[in-house]
Amino acid sequence: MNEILSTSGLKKSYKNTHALKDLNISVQKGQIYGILGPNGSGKTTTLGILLGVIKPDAGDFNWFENGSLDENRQNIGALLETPNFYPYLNAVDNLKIVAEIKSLKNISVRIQKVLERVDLWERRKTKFKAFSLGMKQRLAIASAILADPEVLVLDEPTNGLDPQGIAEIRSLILNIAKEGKTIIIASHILDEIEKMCTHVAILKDGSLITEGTLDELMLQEKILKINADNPQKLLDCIAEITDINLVRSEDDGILISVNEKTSAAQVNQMIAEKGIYLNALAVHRKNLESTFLEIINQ
Ligand SMILES: Nc1ncnc2c1ncn2[C@@H]1O[C@H](COP(=O)(O)OP(=O)(O)OP(=O)(O)O)[C@@H](O)[C@H]1O
Repeated sequence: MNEILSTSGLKKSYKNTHALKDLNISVQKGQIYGILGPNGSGKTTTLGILLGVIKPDAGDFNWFENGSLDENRQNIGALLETPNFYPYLNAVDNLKIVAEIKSLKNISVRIQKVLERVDLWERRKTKFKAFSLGMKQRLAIASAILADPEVLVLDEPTNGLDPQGIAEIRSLILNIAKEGKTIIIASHILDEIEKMCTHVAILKDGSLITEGTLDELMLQEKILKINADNPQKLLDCIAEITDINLVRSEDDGILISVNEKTSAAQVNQMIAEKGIYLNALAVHRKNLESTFLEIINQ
């Protein structure tokens, strides 16, 4: 079994808002699948539907190639929002309640294992209310993996955390993925998705704009930074060359995009043929942010 999740034509509206319009995605085993989109693009609605909390108006979804959610529930760990643990209970006692709700066996062994996993075993006797936000989030992940699910679904897992907390959650997620688990993670933080995910779906206004591996999304074109003694003349010249697109002007040069197969030497030649000689030309690594901004501005 390789397909962990597929959706087909998922739709959801709230009065006049089309939160989700015809969503089709597919997640394979072992992927860290990022659902990326600006605020209001439909990420939480998508996860809510996949976890059975929100009912879609139309469409279907299929977990583990065997259908409806209920029979698969134990195999999906979820973190949808900052969880409500009991403030006056410690980490172990909070997880005992979760284990009982989920009718799990070998509770003590499981709890020790997950608390060690999220680096909270030393703090197991600390009351939840005394935890930092990062520790609370780690306890939530411990709770989500308590039943040892095949898939972990996370909605904005680093929201509100400081840089150290973000780094801890990121390395925890990457380590869980290394154990062969599949992770689906919604975020509006590009850097987050870029550092963690193997695959990305970009949503805008409830529609899937693009889906693919990080490399596929980032390497469709190459970004170069160029300059000349007269930047204005260079800008005019670029406007005349159809194979070169202007990305933006910066203080120290002009960012252009060209087809991935176009070499820097070819770019130099195209511009020289117009009588302009470059005094700088460097490949500017494209990151997900530039891809994302280009895609959502289309
Ligand atoms: N219960 C609701 N009632 C009315 N409108 C809603 C409701 N839930 C979501 N929406 C609207 O549906 C759209 C998609 O919302 P959703 O929360 O899924 O987006 P999101 O990408 O998760 O955004 P964010 O990053 O802000 O959480 C938004 O326009 C939102 O205002």
